[in-house]
Amino acid sequence: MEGKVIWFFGRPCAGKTSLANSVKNELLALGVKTISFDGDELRKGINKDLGFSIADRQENIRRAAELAALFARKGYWVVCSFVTPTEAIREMVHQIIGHALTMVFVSTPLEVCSARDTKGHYKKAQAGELANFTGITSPFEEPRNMALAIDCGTLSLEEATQGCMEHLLKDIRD
Ligand SMILES: Nc1ncnc2c1ncn2[C@@H]1O[C@H](COP(=O)(O)OS(=O)(=O)O)[C@@H](OP(=O)(O)O)[C@H]1O
Ligand SMILES: Nc1ncnc2c1ncn2[C@@H]1O[C@H](COP(=O)(O)OP(=O)(O)O)[C@@H](O)[C@H]1O
Repeated sequence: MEGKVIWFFGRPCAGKTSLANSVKNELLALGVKTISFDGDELRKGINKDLGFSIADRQENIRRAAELAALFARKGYWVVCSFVTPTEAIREMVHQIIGHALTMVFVSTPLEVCSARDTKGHYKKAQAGELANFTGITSPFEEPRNMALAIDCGTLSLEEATQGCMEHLLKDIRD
């Protein structure tokens, strides 16, 4: 049976990794064969030759989407978390993965992400010390026509996970 790809995208510090891990754990608990890929993780190995220009982000996401599609064809549910900053890059993800794809926009606003700043990147970018940082010195395009957007600035991790799971399980029933 063909698997699925659930692709979380949003600004740095939006809560993508936390939500992806939580959804992965729910799926595993339901007995679904699940695997996850995260931007930070892939950039340490398979994508370590890439930086943060738009061209490098596009190549980063192309490789990630091809990997995800491959695993989905082998029956896995693949949970992905990447910034995926532009509509053109998101469209490429659709082209590569096709109907197995569910996109989830983690819509936590810039002010909340910037206040979280877990790695100090926002502070550096705002001080002019970090070029090409998403939302400050590199674009983050708000998506149009999102079926599923989850604000992890106002929802708890448990509420956000619940919202995702309801959507995914409804998808399976329909
Ligand atoms: N310049 C710049 N811009 C954006 N992000 C940066 C940058 N430099 C380092 N980082 C860290 O890299 C993580 C995002 O990597 P991604 O592979 O998800 O990005 S992308 O989809 O290719 O745009 C992102 O991690 P998350 O916070 O988990 O999103 C950042 O911590
Ligand atoms: N729903 C939430 N409510 C409150 N804080 C959250 C929530 N989701 C994530 N966080 C916190 O926000 C920070 C960034 O989360 P993370 O999952 O690393 O985001 P991203 O992968 O988008 O950079 C972490 O400190 C995390 O604990």
